[in-house]
Amino acid sequence: MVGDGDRQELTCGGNALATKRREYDEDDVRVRPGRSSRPRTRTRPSHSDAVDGFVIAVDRGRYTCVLPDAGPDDPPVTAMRARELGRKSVVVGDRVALVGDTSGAAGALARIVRIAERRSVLRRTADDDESTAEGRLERVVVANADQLVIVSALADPPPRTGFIDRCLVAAYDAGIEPLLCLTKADLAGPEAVLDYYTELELPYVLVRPDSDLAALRALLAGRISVMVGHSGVGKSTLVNRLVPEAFRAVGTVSAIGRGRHTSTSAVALPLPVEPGAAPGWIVDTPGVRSFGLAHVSADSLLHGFPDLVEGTVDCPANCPHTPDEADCGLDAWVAAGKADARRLASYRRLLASRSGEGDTREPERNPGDPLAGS
Ligand SMILES: Nc1nc2c(ncn2[C@@H]2O[C@H](COP(=O)(O)OP(=O)(O)OP(=O)(O)O)[C@@H](O)[C@H]2O)c(=O)[nH]1
Ligand SMILES: [Zn+2]
Repeated sequence: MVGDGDRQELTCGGNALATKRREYDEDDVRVRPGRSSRPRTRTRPSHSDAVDGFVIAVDRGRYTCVLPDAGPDDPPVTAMRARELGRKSVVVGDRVALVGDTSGAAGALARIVRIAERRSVLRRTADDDESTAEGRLERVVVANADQLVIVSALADPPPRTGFIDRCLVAAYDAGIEPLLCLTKADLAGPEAVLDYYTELELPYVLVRPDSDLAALRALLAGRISVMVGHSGVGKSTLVNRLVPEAFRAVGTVSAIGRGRHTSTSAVALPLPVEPGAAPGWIVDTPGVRSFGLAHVSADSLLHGFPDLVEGTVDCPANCPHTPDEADCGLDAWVAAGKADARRLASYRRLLASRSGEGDTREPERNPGDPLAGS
């Protein structure tokens, strides 16, 4: 209990403090060293001289950044994190403030002192990562991406809608737009894949060896696009066609060129700027085999399946939407022809994989995919 005496003392103390502060100001005017100068040295430098940078690669605590006006021939800036960043991670796509030596000269090292607020965050749970003690670690793959380009071949290897569905969930969860990029259209038609996604109005482009890529370039212009795809789908072929050699050097030399393919989860490559168009970036993800979704809730997972969302309105509260939940509304929704049974099966497969029942390293084929097996 605080008595009147105590309260008086408190008020008294407050007044004393206020008086002291006023004296402080006068001290400042008289520039008296000692006590009054101490708070100033504790004040963090505001880094008003900092320059903007865009993180294009991350490797062993070194961040490769480009400055806004840099041309393809300008060397990138290598930076480290400043201590004041604390535990905040810096990832490819981050817009940062740089101080120190931002010349890009050999051996020069700048410091990242601020990270701008992220427009979007693409995450994955690294549940396929045996190198971590935790086994499952949520990782930010890319910051500030606008678009997830899901690269899938129409044949050789056959399309895997399970993988595409997983990517769609990751995109919706990150709040970025998906774009389906169907390669090897010279080998097979897109009908089966497009039929599976009829309800989604999913934007897509078809790519053949002789395509001029104009439609794809238009969709990439002025945006940060992350490319994901299984091995062999033609992702490297596509990136090489979109990004000329000279533009590729920057990120590749700093990150991939050191022969550490698997440890590098992402690298941003600049797209050539068409006359009158805004610049854009492709983020290649050589080390990302799939998107572990353990960090995504069952409800968020459903947002990757907009054709199923309405089917859950009659579900009991906290319905897990699993096949053994007798009252789940999704079975009736599909039985009534409102959605494709393959979509529900795919959703439930992803639900199961989240709780560790699935193996993300297995090719994620859904029944109905070519060569899907039984
Ligand atoms: N028929 C056909 N073949 C293609 C096309 N695009 C790429 N390929 C071939 O498919 C094979 C795999 O292409 P890559 O670009 O290496 O595939 P990737 O997805 O980068 O695979 P990784 O390098 O293993 O990640 C190569 O032999 C390419 O020449 C295409 O549009 N049509
Ligand atoms: Zn349900």
